[in-house]
Amino acid sequence: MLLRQFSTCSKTMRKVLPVDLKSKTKTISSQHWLSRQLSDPYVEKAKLLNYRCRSAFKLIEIDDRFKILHPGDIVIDCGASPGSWTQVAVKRVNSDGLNNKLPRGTVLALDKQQIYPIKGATIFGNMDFTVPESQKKLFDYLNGEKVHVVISDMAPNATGVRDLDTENIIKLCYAALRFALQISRNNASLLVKLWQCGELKILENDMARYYSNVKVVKPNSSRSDSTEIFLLGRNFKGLKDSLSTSVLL
Ligand SMILES: C[S@@+](CC[C@H](N)C(=O)[O-])C[C@H]1O[C@@H](n2cnc3c(N)ncnc32)[C@H](O)[C@@H]1O
Repeated sequence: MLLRQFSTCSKTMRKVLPVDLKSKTKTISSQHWLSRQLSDPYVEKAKLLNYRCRSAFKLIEIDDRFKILHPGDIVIDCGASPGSWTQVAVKRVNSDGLNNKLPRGTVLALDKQQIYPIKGATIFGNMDFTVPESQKKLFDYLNGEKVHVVISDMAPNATGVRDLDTENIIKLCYAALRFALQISRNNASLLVKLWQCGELKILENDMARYYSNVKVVKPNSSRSDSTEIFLLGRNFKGLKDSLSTSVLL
């Protein structure tokens, strides 16, 4: 019980705890993290398959089910560090490794943190996606070419204040949506990560104005005790065929 209480203790709650309790909290939550890592089959599988983290399996599951990544596609991965989604995207848009005869895809990976190089991907590290100049760099790189898929696993640093954290992740989702509307070709897909919250339905409705098919997805590899959820929009209608674009753009 004690373990449970401390392991769920947020950073904010820790701030008000006395010093000896703070270090106890830290120790217990590190122990909890460690035992969860050790018993997590996806952590082991990620190591075996050389993925940088277990998140890879979330994209793998979503793509196995909805087929959003195809050989030859141009993909933008927002919030890509350490890079497991980028690894998956590179494999899938180049089919088998990088050596076969199917068309070669393009994967642009960006993050406000550093991203260690990934063969087959173009890296934009230390780049805050919400800054207009960052997005301009991606537009410039593509030189007018429109993309097939935008994926965003971006998540803000948790403050421990639930409403603030929600507001921050929703802002990132809308930044990804606005960007996707401008850079996507017709029939493109957009995948964004957020947390279960009141704004989920609003975002889903906003996406449905631009994508013919919008689904809420919770892959099995997303921890069941996490409120993390994904919204997948498929079949981008193009801006001309969408309703009231001015609200978002
Ligand atoms: C859950 S991690 C992504 C994991 C990644 N999909 C993978 O599979 O390796 C979330 C990432 O979002 C990034 N992020 C958060 N806000 C961002 C922003 N404004 N611009 C760029 N990246 C951001 C964080 O730096 C962090 O690396």
